[in-house]
Amino acid sequence: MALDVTDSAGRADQLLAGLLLAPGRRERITHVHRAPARTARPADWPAWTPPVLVERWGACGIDRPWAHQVAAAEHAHAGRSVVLATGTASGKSLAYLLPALTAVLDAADGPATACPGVLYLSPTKALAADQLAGLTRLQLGPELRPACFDGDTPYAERDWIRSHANYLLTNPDMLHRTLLPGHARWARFLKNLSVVVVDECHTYRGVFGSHVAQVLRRLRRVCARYGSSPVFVLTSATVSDPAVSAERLTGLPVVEVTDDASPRGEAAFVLWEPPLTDHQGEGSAPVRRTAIAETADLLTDLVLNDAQTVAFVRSRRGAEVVALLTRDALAEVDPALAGQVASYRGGYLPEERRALEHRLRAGLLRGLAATNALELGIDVAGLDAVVLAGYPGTRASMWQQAGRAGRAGQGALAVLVARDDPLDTYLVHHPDALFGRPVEATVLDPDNPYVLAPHLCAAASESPLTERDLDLFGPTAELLLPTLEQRGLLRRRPTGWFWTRRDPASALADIRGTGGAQIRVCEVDTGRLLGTVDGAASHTQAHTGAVYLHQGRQYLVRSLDLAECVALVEPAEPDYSTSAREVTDIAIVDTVHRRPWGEQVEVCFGTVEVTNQVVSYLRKRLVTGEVLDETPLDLPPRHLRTRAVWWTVTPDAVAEAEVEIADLPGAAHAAEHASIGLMPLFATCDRWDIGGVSTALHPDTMLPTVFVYDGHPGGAGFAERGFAAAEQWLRATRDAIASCECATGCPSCVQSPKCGNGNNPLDKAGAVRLLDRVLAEADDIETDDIETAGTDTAESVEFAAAG
Ligand SMILES: Nc1ncnc2c1ncn2[C@@H]1O[C@H](COP(=O)(O)OP(=O)(O)OP(=O)(O)O)[C@@H](O)[C@H]1O
Repeated sequence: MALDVTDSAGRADQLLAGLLLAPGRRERITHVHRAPARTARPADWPAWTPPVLVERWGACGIDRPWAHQVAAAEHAHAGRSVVLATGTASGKSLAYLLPALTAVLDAADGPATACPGVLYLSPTKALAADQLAGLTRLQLGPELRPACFDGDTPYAERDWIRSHANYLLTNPDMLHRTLLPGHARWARFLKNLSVVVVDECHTYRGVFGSHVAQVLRRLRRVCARYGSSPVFVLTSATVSDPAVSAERLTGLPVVEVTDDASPRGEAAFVLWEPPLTDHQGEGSAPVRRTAIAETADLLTDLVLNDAQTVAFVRSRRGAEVVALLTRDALAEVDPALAGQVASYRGGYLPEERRALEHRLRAGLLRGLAATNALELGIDVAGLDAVVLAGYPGTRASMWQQAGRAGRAGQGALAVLVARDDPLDTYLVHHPDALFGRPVEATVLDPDNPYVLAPHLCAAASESPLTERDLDLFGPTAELLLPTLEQRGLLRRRPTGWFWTRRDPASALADIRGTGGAQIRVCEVDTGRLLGTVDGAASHTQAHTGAVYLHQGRQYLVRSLDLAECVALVEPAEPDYSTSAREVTDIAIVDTVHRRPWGEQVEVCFGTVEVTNQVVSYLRKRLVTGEVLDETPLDLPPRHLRTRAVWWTVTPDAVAEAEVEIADLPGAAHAAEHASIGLMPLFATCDRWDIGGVSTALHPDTMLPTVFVYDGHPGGAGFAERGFAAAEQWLRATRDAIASCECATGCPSCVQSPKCGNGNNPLDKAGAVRLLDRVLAEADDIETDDIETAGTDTAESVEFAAAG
């Protein structure tokens, strides 16, 4: 594309011009989106603001609040729960600190036992630590007693926190596992709880969000027991329908504030497509240069250009590799700079992460390759540029990551580097799908019986459940209670439902849905613990033969022992990466909704039983992506009862689409892969959160069928969104396949990185014709046309301790 950036003097354009100096770079840009600068709209401090706060914030350079900060603070001060949905770095912290600290300081002269308390919830420990540092800087004296309470808090400090803290910074996990089950020990704090801050509330989505919604209901119930009724303040830079989402999350009426009055520097957001290479992938398909290699090049150039840059990489492994390649490249030019580049991801020890955050803030690190563990709200000032190695899965996440650059009103550059997959390819060629559109709806289903059942047990163990509590937990609660009684988990007595066991009920709910026990990753010779991997992820990431990376060092997994929950690794220097392959079977348990599209096509939504097995892994050259070989694995199958969307098509329609019977498996398979790739455009999910199966004849439908299912027990709401937006979703799928420049299918359109059948068979042209036929009589779903057929799954719920 024609691009003239040289005559503009802005910082973003200077950096972009620097990137374009290398040959062949200009052609890789598919679009530049520009966000103009915005001037600030300040307001007066509310009359009720304690003078000490005005003075302390003034000392930090904040002379007047911005209008949106005052609007949100006034709502909270008046007792109305509020969600503040304004851009990254728009000062959302001050908006909740103002009413929260006012409540604490106003009561400072009263009795210590009645001092109002603030509960601050953040999805990550790092964000809570960042907030605590900000509170401490305000130096408000002994009236404010803030404390972080998370898994890293030493036991010796916990007693002090319970007895004295009046500003508790914690996370939903601690609330669920420690604070609520042990509420009697926290009675002082809960009785006086006046403000609950739910920071970065858009992160509470899918299964995790549904669990958090129930944890918040349990919190409200316990508070009511102690006589308190806290106001909720929620924040997010990237949530659509803020009030609706916040109401679903808290179960309370919530007002929204969305008019952003903070200043912003000019920003450029560049879409970037790596070139095709001469290498051949599976089935001799062309291979694009990897987003990892391309990102490492951009990070190198930006660091050389004196731009402090964070590269966001989707996988932990990818973050390590980008840091490694960047350091190598810088070492050739300026060895001192190589030492100023690092990687950051979950799974590092807390002290390692804190040290990296500190070096980044202090400007000692010039380049960082990070996973989204760094994404949320950590106040990193002065970032000049952000590179996104692959679309992070949602527009919400994309804006969060891009928003790390250009804080405090500077100009900034963001570059999205497309990975070799259908969604990324579609997006860099359809900028309208990214810019000028609201972020996607937060998918949340607190009524999912798999989610609700363990929280009902937990609530009963916190205080017996009564009829009056049922409203709080929603209509599914009443349906579930008889099942929980039958299973012997709850017992009904005249005064309510009681938890019957001695073990903690909260252990029934794995709120992060991490899929079972953590696997410890240990060095074989020294026994040193390097980190941990989730149980469910261990089959794909820590199988025997996998390449595992930690702090830039590579290891090979020598063995994975699922019974002992340990993977033994040894240091190694392979020049390849590994990717696991899995095969999947699916059976329909219950069809909840059916939607015919004419006579020949039907789209359905319901409950399915999925059997998944990792069967092999591929070795791929690190930088080129070339496939070296495939090695079989012997891992047990995993079973999952979940929700799926599926479509069927009759043999007549297949014939009308001019797809031969012999080509049907390849056409359906290609359509399935691409539709999984495109689903994140419609539901807030990641392609790894969902899976698919396609078959030319499914035993339950007796028709050619393509399924896409939620990869979480009980479902996560993604398949349901796919069903609701089926026409747009399948149309985008069809367009993504048709517009890919390859001849017969490649990773940018119909190949899938985790296909257990080696991406075979795949028929790209057949998929387009099949989808054209499927869509021929499609129309937008009207609720009235949806036939609700099945029963819900309340009776079939199974979870951890129920079996
Ligand atoms: N009214 C104001 N005037 C000037 N600076 C302000 C004002 N309010 C906040 N700031 C500054 O703006 C920066 C960003 O604030 P903060 O981190 O609270 O933003 P945020 O909206 O919470 O960001 P994120 O979306 O990353 O969580 C901070 O350095 C803060 O000191």
